[in-house]
Amino acid sequence: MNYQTWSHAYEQILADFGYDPAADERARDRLATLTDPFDESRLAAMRGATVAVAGAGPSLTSDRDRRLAAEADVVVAASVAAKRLREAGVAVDLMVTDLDKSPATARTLTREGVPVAVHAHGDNVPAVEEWVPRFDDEHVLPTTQAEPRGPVVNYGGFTDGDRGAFLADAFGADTLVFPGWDFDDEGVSETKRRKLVWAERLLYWLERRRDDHFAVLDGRRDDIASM
Ligand SMILES: Nc1ncnc2c1ncn2[C@@H]1O[C@H](COP(=O)(O)OP(=O)(O)OP(=O)(O)O)[C@@H](O)[C@H]1O
Ligand SMILES: Nc1nc2c(c(=O)[nH]1)N=C(CO)CN2
Repeated sequence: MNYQTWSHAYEQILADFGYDPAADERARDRLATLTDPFDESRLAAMRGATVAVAGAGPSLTSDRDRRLAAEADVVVAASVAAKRLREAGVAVDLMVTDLDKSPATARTLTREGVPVAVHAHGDNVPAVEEWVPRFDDEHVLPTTQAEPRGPVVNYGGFTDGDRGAFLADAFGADTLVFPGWDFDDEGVSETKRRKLVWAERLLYWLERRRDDHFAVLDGRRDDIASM
């Protein structure tokens, strides 16, 4: 997805959460000083593949969802989902994170040669400055939700999980499956709940753009505000 298309959603997100776009841009520019361009050919395995985009909801511990991840061609794991899947013996091919949680897992992955899409935004610059220099830069894919610049790219998406889905789409994934997604999880904070509402809305947007069918949205579409 190009930035112009993404900005339609981004402007609504900025308005809803009251984020300052200039702060997102400053974060992007800081991340740019800490990273080099990522070799995108390394994600070629996604083309035509079944990609599991794992969320960190409670259902990720279920046999069904673990299997969904283990049986996919490629596993993209959002934040804590990367840690949980590794602990369960499921290999992760790409971690997507804003370093809010599990930054040590992200560091371990880069040091093992597994790519990590590190997202900079207006509210995580201290984490970016603390952790990115400790990663193996060759395996860091720097991302922003603002306009892309230098090595820092934007495939679309807001929360770690839906950014993983937009990324898989950008790299030509054929089928997307969603283990570990629990939109109605009552164990999350109010802010997280609002972020999950956006994640759902963005997945629905992506589904329609791809003319696809994401089973994770079954029974929910009528109640999702369209964009
Ligand atoms: N019930 C759920 N609780 C948490 N995350 C969920 C849930 N369902 C789906 N997800 C997806 O899993 C991702 C990873 O969640 P996690 O709690 O590890 O990360 P986070 O760092 O708080 O995420 P973010 O910074 O994107 O809000 C979320 O970004 C979201 O896209
Ligand atoms: N400015 C800003 N951007 C974000 C934030 C956030 O807290 N602040 N959280 C995100 C996912 O949790 C993604 N993007």
